[in-house]
Amino acid sequence: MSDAGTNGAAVVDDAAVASKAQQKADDLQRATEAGWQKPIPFEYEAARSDAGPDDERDNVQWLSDAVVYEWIDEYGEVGPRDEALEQQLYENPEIQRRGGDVGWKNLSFEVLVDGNDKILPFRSFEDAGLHPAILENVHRCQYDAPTPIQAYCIPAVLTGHDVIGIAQTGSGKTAAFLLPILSKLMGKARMLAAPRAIPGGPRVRAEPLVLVVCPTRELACQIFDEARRLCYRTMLRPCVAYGGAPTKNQREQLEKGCDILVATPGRLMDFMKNPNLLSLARLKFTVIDEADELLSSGWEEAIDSLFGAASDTNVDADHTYLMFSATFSKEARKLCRDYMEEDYLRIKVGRVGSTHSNIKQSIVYVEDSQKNQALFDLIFTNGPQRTLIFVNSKAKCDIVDDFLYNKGLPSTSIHSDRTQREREDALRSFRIGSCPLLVATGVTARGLDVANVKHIINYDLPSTMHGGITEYVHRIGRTARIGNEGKATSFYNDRNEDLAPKLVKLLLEAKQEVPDFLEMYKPENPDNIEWNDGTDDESEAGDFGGDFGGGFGGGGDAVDGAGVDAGAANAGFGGDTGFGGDTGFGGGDDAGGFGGGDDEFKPDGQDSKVDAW
Ligand SMILES: Nc1ncnc2c1ncn2[C@@H]1O[C@H](COP(=O)(O)OP(=O)(O)OP(=O)(O)O)[C@@H](O)[C@H]1O
Repeated sequence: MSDAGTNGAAVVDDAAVASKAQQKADDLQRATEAGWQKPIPFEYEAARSDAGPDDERDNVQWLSDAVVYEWIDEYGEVGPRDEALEQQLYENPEIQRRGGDVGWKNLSFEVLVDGNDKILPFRSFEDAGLHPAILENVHRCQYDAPTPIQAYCIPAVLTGHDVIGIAQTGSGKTAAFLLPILSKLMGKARMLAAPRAIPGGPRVRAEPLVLVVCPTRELACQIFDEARRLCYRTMLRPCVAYGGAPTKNQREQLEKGCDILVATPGRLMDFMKNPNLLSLARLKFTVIDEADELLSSGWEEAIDSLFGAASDTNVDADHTYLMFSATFSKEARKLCRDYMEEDYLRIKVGRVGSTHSNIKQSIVYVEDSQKNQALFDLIFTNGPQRTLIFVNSKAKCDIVDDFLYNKGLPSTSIHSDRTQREREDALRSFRIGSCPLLVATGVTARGLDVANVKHIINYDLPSTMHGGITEYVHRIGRTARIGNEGKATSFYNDRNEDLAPKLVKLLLEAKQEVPDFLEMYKPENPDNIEWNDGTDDESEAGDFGGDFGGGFGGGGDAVDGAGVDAGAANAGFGGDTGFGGDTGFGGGDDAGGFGGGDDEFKPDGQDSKVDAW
């Protein structure tokens, strides 16, 4: 190559670099003028080098190190206030799980309770029979009124029932199980719990009374945060164990004593292998959150061994099992049958009418090659707001994050190939708003509860091979939580045809607009949609059936007044959908189960009722 040629190329290169730099500066200015804060470069190297070898103590603050109320024996039943901790637990935007006036009371819900015993729901936390210290913590969280799942689940657990709780995303299921459990343990914990470590004294073995298992690390931390808030000023000490973070930090927490252990299955199994560290022999309550996901994603064996003969888990009759999800699959049903007492209660909350429209769903046609531009335009049209963008692969997650970042927008991203430090940092930036745009894969985002997520964008719609409509429901459920409003926009093209029929049904059911390009998928009679909910085809149960049953309730009208008896079940849930008197949960045999159709086993005297909320 001649000198002239080399110089010519250099000139062209320089010009290209200059033009790129100018474009970047223009983009940044445009974003700033539109009100977005400056993007913050993420220190990936620093984040990586922070994480030391797995079994060494890491001085970086991990979510598992979050401070809990430190109890000493002299305190009696309720400890003194700690104002600094109160600030952290109830005012810190990183926790931000704030209730407030969520407007549940103005919404109509169908609630179905299935089981041998009647449950009287309560309408205010003051009437729930909660221990005063726990009630005070409810007030500190600013939970003014119970959500429907809480109204039914709390009395059910307080009266000693095993419970399967099914309620839509963002409906307060965590507090629905934590509140009655903690309340029941108050006063008894001293007698039931293992001896505590004395500050500076020898370490103890963790012997929790409560175990909460959930599928993702982020969810485990969220539940742990809720437990920290609800255990404030009590002797009940929560801990969390999850993969990706150094075991040493988590072990040290356990060795201080643990009453409530929130864990992901992998790390839990690791810790269970060390009987000097952890014993489940004192367990009184086991909660499986997001039960269907946990069981459909290869953890069945782990769960089996957790409760099987190999473990020292307390299997006496005084052990209460609670299972929760917004969706329920065949595998989850099997687990229920294996572990639950015969008199378990199944509590299912469906949503009617206006609740659906809390999420404004739009589907727009965008070819793959146009998606970046469409995303950029959409983000600008909507202006600065907390937005969660879903893609279908980890590589795409990085690419879209880079694209937004290079366009001067404050974005970050999360997926399962990131280190746990990176995941925690990304989520923290999203929560506190320094990076209000989060690009995520579906897996990492299940159960995420971040306040004020205004917009969900499905850059990629989930394929039917990977979660399908179930995943769609969970994704859009990250907005409009606990009675708030939100928006979901999905990019659709011919590659998503497999999802189209169910998507259209869902849109119709939720009274959302069906775009012209999806008209052909409309069912013949849109006013009387038939939901193939797995009633007669169990293979479907984890997909749309689970969703519809869990997320959106049946197709009937709301029933006014409480305590409608078994025969009325169809009024709310429809014989073919969800949990009507003719369908529903199978108590005993393999053919039964949720949506068990004709094979349903229904014990004599079973009482089903559908209440309007
Ligand atoms: N009674 C209440 N009043 C107001 N806010 C509440 C109440 N109960 C819970 N919340 C808040 O509602 C939010 C959603 O609760 P939670 O995460 O438990 O929902 P979820 O049903 O488990 O959702 P998902 O199925 O998506 O995991 C949390 O921020 C929580 O603090």
